[in-house]
Amino acid sequence: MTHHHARVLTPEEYLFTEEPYYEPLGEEIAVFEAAYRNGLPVLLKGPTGCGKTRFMEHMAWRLQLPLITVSCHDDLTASDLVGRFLVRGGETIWVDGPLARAVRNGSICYLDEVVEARKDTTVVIHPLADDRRVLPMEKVGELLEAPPEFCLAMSYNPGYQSVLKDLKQSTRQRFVALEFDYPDAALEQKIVEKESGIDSQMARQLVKFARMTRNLKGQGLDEGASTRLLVHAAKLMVADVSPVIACRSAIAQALTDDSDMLSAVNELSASLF
Ligand SMILES: Nc1ncnc2c1ncn2[C@@H]1O[C@H](COP(=O)(O)OP(=O)(O)OP(=O)(O)O)[C@@H](O)[C@H]1O
Repeated sequence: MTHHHARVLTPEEYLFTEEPYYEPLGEEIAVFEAAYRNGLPVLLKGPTGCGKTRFMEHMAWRLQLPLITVSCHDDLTASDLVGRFLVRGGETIWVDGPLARAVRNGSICYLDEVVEARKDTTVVIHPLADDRRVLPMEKVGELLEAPPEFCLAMSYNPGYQSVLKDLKQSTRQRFVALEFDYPDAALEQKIVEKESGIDSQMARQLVKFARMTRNLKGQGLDEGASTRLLVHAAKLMVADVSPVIACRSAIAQALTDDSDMLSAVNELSASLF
């Protein structure tokens, strides 16, 4: 196994003691550090499975800050982030949400897929995401001031945007934006090898396959195979699953339910393996 770091469990806080493996795509590490030193929040833009979460884990390790990840969904309310009163043993107590905890402790709060969250959640982010750096906790009548260590980051997949689910200008214009995409072929091959332990020949073929599926984007596929899916297929292959079956299970079936698209994608992998 090449996994030498723990995965962040929502919304648990995690301090990385070992370096999470991350291959930079460009200047994102330096830009993130500069934004962090200036108290500026960061927006990670890019398709699914291209390394955004891994980048955050790596930055948390670099800055030696605990990371709190919140996977946003359409039921996520402001209270889920800020906190709420709970009754425990007949007593009413206040329990901080993950965002309040991150602000109090000076951690990184990473809001994954933030467009999925309800509109009222973005309202609580705004005062934290500009130079006030405060979290209004209306229910307890408290205004939490963020210490310099606190860092706000969120991710966003521009490919899925629609009129209903798009970041408001007033939100996005508060963030330093970093663009992520699938790495070039040589780098992606290296990542697949490191993450799975597969040999370079097979890794090269997998990357070729991924790039073929990415060309089908918009022609029946919503999205091509991500780096994540290549790593999955490679892990199956290392565990002695045949390449064609590995590609079918880890990649083709993960991409689509459409039977015509499935046979097209399976034909591509059969031509390579
Ligand atoms: N630059 C990279 N360095 C190291 N590993 C990477 C890199 N990019 C992708 N990976 C691999 O791809 C997997 C998926 O990446 P990650 O979980 O960071 O995706 P993501 O962009 O956060 O996706 P989502 O938006 O769906 O959450 C990682 O677990 C890792 O194995």
